[in-house]
Amino acid sequence: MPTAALNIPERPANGDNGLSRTVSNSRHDPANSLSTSPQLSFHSPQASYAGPPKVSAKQLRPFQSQDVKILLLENVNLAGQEILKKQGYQVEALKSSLPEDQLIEKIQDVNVIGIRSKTQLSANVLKHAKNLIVIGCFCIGTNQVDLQYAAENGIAVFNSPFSNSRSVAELMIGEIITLARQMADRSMEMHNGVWNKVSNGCWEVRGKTLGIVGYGHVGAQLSVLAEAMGMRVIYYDVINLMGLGTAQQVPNLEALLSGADFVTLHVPEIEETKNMIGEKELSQMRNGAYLLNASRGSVVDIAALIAAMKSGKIAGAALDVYPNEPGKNGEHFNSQLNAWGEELRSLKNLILTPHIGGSTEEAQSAIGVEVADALVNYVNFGTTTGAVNMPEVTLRSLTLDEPNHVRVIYIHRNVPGVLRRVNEILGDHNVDKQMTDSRGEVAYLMADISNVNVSEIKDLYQSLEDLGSRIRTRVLY
Ligand SMILES: NC(=O)C1=CN([C@@H]2O[C@H](COP(=O)(O)OP(=O)(O)OC[C@H]3O[C@@H](n4cnc5c(N)ncnc54)[C@H](O)[C@@H]3O)[C@@H](O)[C@H]2O)C=CC1
Ligand SMILES: O=C(O)CCC(=O)C(=O)O
Repeated sequence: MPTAALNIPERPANGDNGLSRTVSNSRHDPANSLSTSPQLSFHSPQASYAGPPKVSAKQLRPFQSQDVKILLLENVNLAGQEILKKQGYQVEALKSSLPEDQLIEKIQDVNVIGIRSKTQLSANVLKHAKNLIVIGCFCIGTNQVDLQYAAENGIAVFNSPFSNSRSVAELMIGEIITLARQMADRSMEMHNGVWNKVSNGCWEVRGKTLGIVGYGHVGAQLSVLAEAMGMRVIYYDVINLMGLGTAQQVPNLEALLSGADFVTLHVPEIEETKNMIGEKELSQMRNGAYLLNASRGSVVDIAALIAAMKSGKIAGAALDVYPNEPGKNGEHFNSQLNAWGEELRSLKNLILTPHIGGSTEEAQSAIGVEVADALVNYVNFGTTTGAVNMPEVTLRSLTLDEPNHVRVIYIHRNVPGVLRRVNEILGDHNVDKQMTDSRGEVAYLMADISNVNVSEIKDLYQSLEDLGSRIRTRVLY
């Protein structure tokens, strides 16, 4: 498919390639949506966006849908893959992430890429992605993508903001008890044939204080579960948030560290959270306290944690995330990957998990559906609702009764005078509806215009492309 096929209209002159008139129903079956049985597929509660337009909506496509090339990395869930395949897109799904050189090679060809937390979509990678219009992060974190570069180059980014939050919170609960009872060590000893019945340094969690750093989707879920087990909950967050149940916000990190028996980290990876827990912060924690990190590897200075555990200051820790993580299953987690790898592995009462906080059947299928739906909505209709790096813009769907309508999407630099110039171009037609919004340097305009002949579409597209402010133009019909 030529580069511009997602932008330049290529349908036959009679406008009837069969694709633009069919309405695909890619939504999952709502009949199963409330099941909690592990035997049945689980679907998360409705996300805030509406999902693909329903039956009366006209399917907008300026391209043969089988020409849309999608690369999915890191074992994206089958539920998501199916939604994309049902659209007729060409989907290549790989189980692992790719090293940078292979990623650069592959990304040149694709219109859509789906990743999880491992794949790094840096500016250096994205500058090779000449055909890419949208990125789907099939996870919560979007720190692995250069969001600014993507926006400035007209590439929308979507994620799933909360579909795995519960899974992370449940893992934390399991780990809190496991640490308090030194269960991982006892289990390891038994696997090695050693009977070691001890109560020394083993505790109930009832009445202990859990300190949550970052009281967002994960932190708040965890708060409720911890209180149900009789724990007292305090939390620290950069914004003022109402505590659930009887949880109490504390004014600063030090107050949290000195007031908690268990400290658990649920902040995003940003500049301010880099090495947020280092030597100083560990020394502020209670003697014999526990540390859990399922946020990002960069949040904890692991060398400092090793020292604090060796000294006995920290009685146990659980780590799910690391500064450098292997690219695929079966790869080694050793000192070649992270300098302290072997030393870390030798510590007692330390739970090490391979970034599985969100890895449950329920979470992965819900994320698969949610992100795939957002990608379909963006590719076919230009809807940016839920995008993390673009203004959120949507228009009601065109209907089958509106045959000569086209939808114009114009992503442009947010500078004065653009709307006037765009509307001079669109003004030769009837602008039925229009919405525009900006986010920083980038603005997104969507307009539905009527009485457009197929033969005029190319000129319309070209006139918008010729404007100096243009980042990307798409015309859907
Ligand atoms: N281990 C895993 O598999 C998973 C890891 N995660 C990680 O967990 C992180 C948190 O997830 P959510 O709770 O869904 O995010 P969220 O965005 O709902 O909550 C994050 C909270 O951290 C707060 N925060 C930001 N900077 C802070 C700072 N410097 N100090 C204190 N609080 C700060 C925010 O105000 C917000 O309330 C994600 O960004 C992701 O990196 C998320 C899901 C799965
Ligand atoms: O499951 C994954 O690949 C990533 C989970 C995660 O860290 C996230 O959702 O941010």
